[in-house]
Amino acid sequence: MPDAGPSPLQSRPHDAAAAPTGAHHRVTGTPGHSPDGGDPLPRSVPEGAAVPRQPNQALERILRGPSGLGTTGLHLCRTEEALSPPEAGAPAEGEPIPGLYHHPVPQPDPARVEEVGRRIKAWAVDEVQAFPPEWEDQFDGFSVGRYMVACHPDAPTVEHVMVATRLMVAENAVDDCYCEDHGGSPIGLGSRLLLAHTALDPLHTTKAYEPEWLDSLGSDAPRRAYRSAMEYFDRQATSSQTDRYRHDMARLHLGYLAEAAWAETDHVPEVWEYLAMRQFNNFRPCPTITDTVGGYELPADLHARPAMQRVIALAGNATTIVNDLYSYTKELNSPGRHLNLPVVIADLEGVSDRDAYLKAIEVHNDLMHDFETEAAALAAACPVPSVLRFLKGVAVWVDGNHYWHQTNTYRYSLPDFW
Ligand SMILES: CC(C)=CCC/C(C)=C(\C)COP(=O)(O)OP(=O)(O)O
Ligand SMILES: [Mg+2]
Repeated sequence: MPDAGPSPLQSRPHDAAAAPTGAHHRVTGTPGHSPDGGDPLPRSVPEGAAVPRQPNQALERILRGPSGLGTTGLHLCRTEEALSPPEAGAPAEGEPIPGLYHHPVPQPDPARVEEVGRRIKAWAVDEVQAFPPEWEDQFDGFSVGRYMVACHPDAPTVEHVMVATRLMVAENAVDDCYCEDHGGSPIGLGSRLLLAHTALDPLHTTKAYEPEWLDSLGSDAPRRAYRSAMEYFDRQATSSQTDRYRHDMARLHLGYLAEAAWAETDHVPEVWEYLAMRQFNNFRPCPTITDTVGGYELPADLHARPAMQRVIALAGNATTIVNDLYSYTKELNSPGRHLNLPVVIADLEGVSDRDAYLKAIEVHNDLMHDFETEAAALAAACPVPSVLRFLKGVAVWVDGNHYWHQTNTYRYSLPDFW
């Protein structure tokens, strides 16, 4: 398999481009490579922008990565601050939401983006038949290669990025085909999700019933995609990372079910209830595989610590409210009422659509600040290299997720509120 480009992140000779062989490649703890091996980009705060909080020392450490013998590979590019100027008028296409607290990311390596894009299309079409030909434009417009390369700049090989990319496509196939506007419906969703979940968390049953279950895993695109993506993930991950992922996916499915239950009766939850649902119907399963994709492991006992769980939840919530904000117009234009944070705030708090949207930006910004504060505190309290690298990986995922939403003008456009 030719590997594209001269980037230091490119695949090594052993990079497994082909389908898994059955051999288990476990993580080794080897640090990945930095995109540039250097310090974060210089600070750039546009004139007139709100002055950001000063990161404290521990946070700076997360942003820069740990120091000391053997840690140079843990450095990732992360700009420390940039807020778009709210007074600049309506943002142009592809610009960030004015006033949204975020960190710009360096352009993802184009050669790697292209190679991931090529491999993921081959997987989606040839291995799992993830979408019919008429959805090809939407698949391409999703730009999943750009998304995942931006979110995982420390992945040591293209194949490590592919582990995340297949899961991302599979997760979206389930959301689109079971829950949303590609044939989805709240009716019967519980049954569909549970059966699809067995592609991630296998059924252990008697010999008599097993063949029917195995057949079911090939019976629709979401299950084919889940099953295959999980097989690849399992080959790269340790047992506890696989278990972590299954748990996060169960959380996700629980969130889908609450959203569906409200949709069935056209119920608008309280704002805090909406936020609780969105903590589960959430990007969380994506940043929490950052160590597997980076080729190392955050040990299970460190992952399970309450402080780490809080950091992960805050990061997941911030990334998901980013989606609510960037997908606001798409969801307004979709059939039926699609709940997102601005819609719920407008409905429940009796404010204009614009004020509700601006309030949702504030909620997002508070979540981001809390995430960064808690991550800094945890880094200071537990300066173990795998913890520091994981916190940094989650932070970089948050930034890459924002970048993808901001720049995916095929999928998203901003409301006319400025
Ligand atoms: C990739 C992944 C784990 C997704 C799970 C939940 C999900 C689909 C989102 C957080 C995105 O939200 P939404 O369904 O509103 O997506 P779009 O706005 O349609 O892009
Ligand atoms: Mg959305």
